[in-house]
Amino acid sequence: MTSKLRWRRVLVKLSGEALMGSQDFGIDPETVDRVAKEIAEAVRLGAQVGVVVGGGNIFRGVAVAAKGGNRVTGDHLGMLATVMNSLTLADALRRFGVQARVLSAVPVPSICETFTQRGADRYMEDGDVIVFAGGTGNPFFTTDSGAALRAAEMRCDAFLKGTSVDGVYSDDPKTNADAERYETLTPQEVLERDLKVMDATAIALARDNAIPVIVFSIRTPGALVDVMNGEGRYTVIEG
Ligand SMILES: Nc1ncnc2c1ncn2[C@@H]1O[C@H](COP(=O)(O)OP(=O)(O)O)[C@@H](O)[C@H]1O
Ligand SMILES: O=c1ccn([C@@H]2O[C@H](COP(=O)(O)OP(=O)(O)O)[C@@H](O)[C@H]2O)c(=O)[nH]1
Repeated sequence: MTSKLRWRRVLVKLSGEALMGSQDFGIDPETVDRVAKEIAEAVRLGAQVGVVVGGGNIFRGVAVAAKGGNRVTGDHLGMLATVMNSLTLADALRRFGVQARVLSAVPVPSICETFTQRGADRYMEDGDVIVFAGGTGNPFFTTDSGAALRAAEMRCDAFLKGTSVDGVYSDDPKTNADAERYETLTPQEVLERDLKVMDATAIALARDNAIPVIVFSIRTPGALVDVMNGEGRYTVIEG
């Protein structure tokens, strides 16, 4: 059953914080299960799904640099954090009957496969869910940029950014209660207005490859499947 789906092949980006649930750090198993169940439902509806998970619930390179530490080492740790989150999510997906594979941009061959575009494409055609770990594999990048890169490489129809807010606002809604929410924006508007929901590299990559970015709250139960069906609450960045 694929008729209702708005997009067939999608890249779902989950911030590391999305896996924390109500905790201050790390991984909340109940939250991971809920998210995995929603991804499994999207697969049952006929979607081909790639997932990129962040690592901010465990480690961020900039936090190391801010304390005078080595940024590159900090980013290496951040990328390893994304591997931990990816392994956890893939296990949960398997529990919900999905064939999930972790492909890492940072080679850790005794733990998971290393990413290659051709290998990932084959798996996705088979209907497997790919969890892309390790971001871009390079320091000074983010997992949002890694997600935009994978979305382009995998020729995804949309980049679904599941975060803790329900769209893009005129300012950070967590710190400005008067911020106004947008239904649609162009990538140029996001860049010109310096809207900080995603980094500029990620927005520019999605724009240059004509991939729409959908920002929605992964904290809202059922939101992912709603978005896949073109329903629910989200901001579309395209044009
Ligand atoms: N203009 C904006 N619209 C929406 N969210 C924004 C905006 N500016 C900043 N943000 C913040 O960006 C965050 C989303 O980024 P994300 O990468 O998912 O989270 P994090 O980096 O905290 O893991 C939201 O939690 C929100 O607080
Ligand atoms: O291509 C990448 C992706 C991630 N990171 C590191 O991994 C951390 C976690 O990723 P991110 O902050 O994007 O996670 P999220 O905010 O989505 O949880 C970052 O802070 C960086 O230190 C990196 O160095 N290169």
